[in-house]
Amino acid sequence: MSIPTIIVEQLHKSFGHRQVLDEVNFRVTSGEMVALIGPSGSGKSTLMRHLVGLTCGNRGRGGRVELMGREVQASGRLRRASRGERCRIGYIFQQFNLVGRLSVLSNVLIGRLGSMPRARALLGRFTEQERQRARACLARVGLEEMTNQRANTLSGGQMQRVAIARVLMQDADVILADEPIASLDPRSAREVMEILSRIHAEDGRTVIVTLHQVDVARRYCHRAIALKDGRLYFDGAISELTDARLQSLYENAGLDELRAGEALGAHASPLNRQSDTTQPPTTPVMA
Ligand SMILES: Nc1ncnc2c1ncn2[C@@H]1O[C@H](COP(=O)(O)OP(=O)(O)OP(=O)(O)O)[C@@H](O)[C@H]1O
Repeated sequence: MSIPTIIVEQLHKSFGHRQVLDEVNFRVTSGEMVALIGPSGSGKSTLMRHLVGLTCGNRGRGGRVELMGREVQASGRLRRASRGERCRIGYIFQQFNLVGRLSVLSNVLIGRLGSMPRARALLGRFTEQERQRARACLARVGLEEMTNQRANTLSGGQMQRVAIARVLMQDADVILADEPIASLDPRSAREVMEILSRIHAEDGRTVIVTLHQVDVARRYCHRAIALKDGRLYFDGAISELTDARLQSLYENAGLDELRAGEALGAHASPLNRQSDTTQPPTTPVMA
């Protein structure tokens, strides 16, 4: 039986009078790669922030989020996570969140801070073994030649690859990538998606990635969760996401949002690549 890595139940969130998440329910199984899609303002980033406990759902609505067996929040109250628990979740931001004045290698080593002894972490003393591992993580994202370069001299695509190496260094079981390609040119975007897809396939890590480009979601993810006006509009195998459903999902959005992914160009589809850890759902849920 597949064990859910992420459980979201009855999640509601309002900012003032504006309801941003409305009764959101879904489960993600260990080793899935899921695209979180939906028009701008539909609540994708807000939902991602709830998964890691950066934002809390409304009180008194009974909403609940569980990650790898640990309750992150329930009924609008956050549960405090231990350092070890926090390390198991890696977050990738649209704007990379690197320390610009530090070297590429130091930025990757930061991924280790949460799981090393506190005294050593405070002093930033890394062992040779940890440095070697950081270099190996950089090699996986194709940046082994850039270890000593300052992070603020990198291109956007390279910065995002360093951010992925940092998550690898952290050894996170679950990777939440919030619009990781939104600021990148098509080539860099393709490289970043290829790397995320490879990490998912080779390591069996669970990946949730928010995307504006439906074509990219189709190419790299087996399952899509779509939000529309804060409600779960679709949850199912990406092959079930027909053009008619997409049109209805994006009915008030610009065509650009739908078509932007085409700019990434055609190449071998990871949708055809079978990962034995991936179990897309068979029955889509439609709102
Ligand atoms: N801290 C906040 N305070 C008030 N409103 C907020 C806050 N965070 C998000 N919102 C609002 O919640 C709605 C959903 O925002 P969110 O960023 O989750 O959408 P999104 O689907 O990720 O959009 P985009 O694709 O454009 O990033 C928006 O209307 C946004 O203005």
